Amino acid sequence: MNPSPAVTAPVQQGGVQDVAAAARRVVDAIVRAGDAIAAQSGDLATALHGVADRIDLAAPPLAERMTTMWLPVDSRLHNPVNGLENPLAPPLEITEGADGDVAGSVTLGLPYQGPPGHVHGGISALLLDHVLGLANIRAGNSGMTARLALTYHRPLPLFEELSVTGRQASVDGRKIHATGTISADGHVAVSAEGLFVRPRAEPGR
Ligand SMILES: CCCCC/C=C\C/C=C\C/C=C\C/C=C\CCCC(=O)SCCNC(=O)CCNC(=O)[C@H](O)C(C)(C)COP(=O)(O)OP(=O)(O)OC[C@H]1O[C@@H](n2cnc3c(N)ncnc32)[C@H](O)[C@@H]1OP(=O)(O)O
Repeated sequence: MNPSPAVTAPVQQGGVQDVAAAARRVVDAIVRAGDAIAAQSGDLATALHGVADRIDLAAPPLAERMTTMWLPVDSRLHNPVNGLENPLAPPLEITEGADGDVAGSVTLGLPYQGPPGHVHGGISALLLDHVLGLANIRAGNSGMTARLALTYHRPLPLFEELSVTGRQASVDGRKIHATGTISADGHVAVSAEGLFVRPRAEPGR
């Protein structure tokens, strides 16, 4: 039987997800404004440090957080790709296909820019690594990324909805192969082939 663990977390309003969304908005606004905020930079930096100080005061010790964030295993909330509680996550919106495949949708703005008007290649790698990893989790056989080969077929545009797909291709003992794509406007812009290896011992143990 396919265990197909859920790889998405519920959207919550009024909680940490709202704070993360506001932080993403700040990052986007800073990159968009550029030099236009130079004259207010002192005030703005002080205000933002004030917010960070307030959050830091509430935070538990790092070691405690490092433990509790994995109990129960719920990286669905804090991972840097679709984790709604992580401001670094774009966030990618994941859909779990009935066949075990994973699809994602995201529109990226200026903070993710590489070539003018287009997505930084490392961000494509981030999205694909994650979605291939999720497809493996869904398929019930997952591992650490050992090799990720990307082919950049065409530049990936900012400000347009992107579709990310991932599927497990084959399993050979501890070695797991998965493939995926990122498309814009129905055209594949980036494709990936990944080798994932189930470690002999769980990482961190
Ligand atoms: C459990 C349910 C949880 C449910 C959770 C639900 C939702 C979760 C939601 C979100 C989850 C969030 C994240 C998950 C999604 C994505 C995760 C992203 C993945 C990563 O971001 S992960 C970080 C980057 N990743 C690393 O940090 C790996 C560093 N690395 C190592 O830790 C080791 O390197 C390792 C373990 C890879 C292998 O170590 P090892 O000792 O086990 O392997 P060993 O040497 O025994 O090799 C065995 C066979 O693999 C072949 N092989 C090995 N490596 C190869 C290579 N590079 N190229 C070609 N072949 C290779 C050998 O050639 C041999 O092949 P053969 O058997 O044929 O000889």
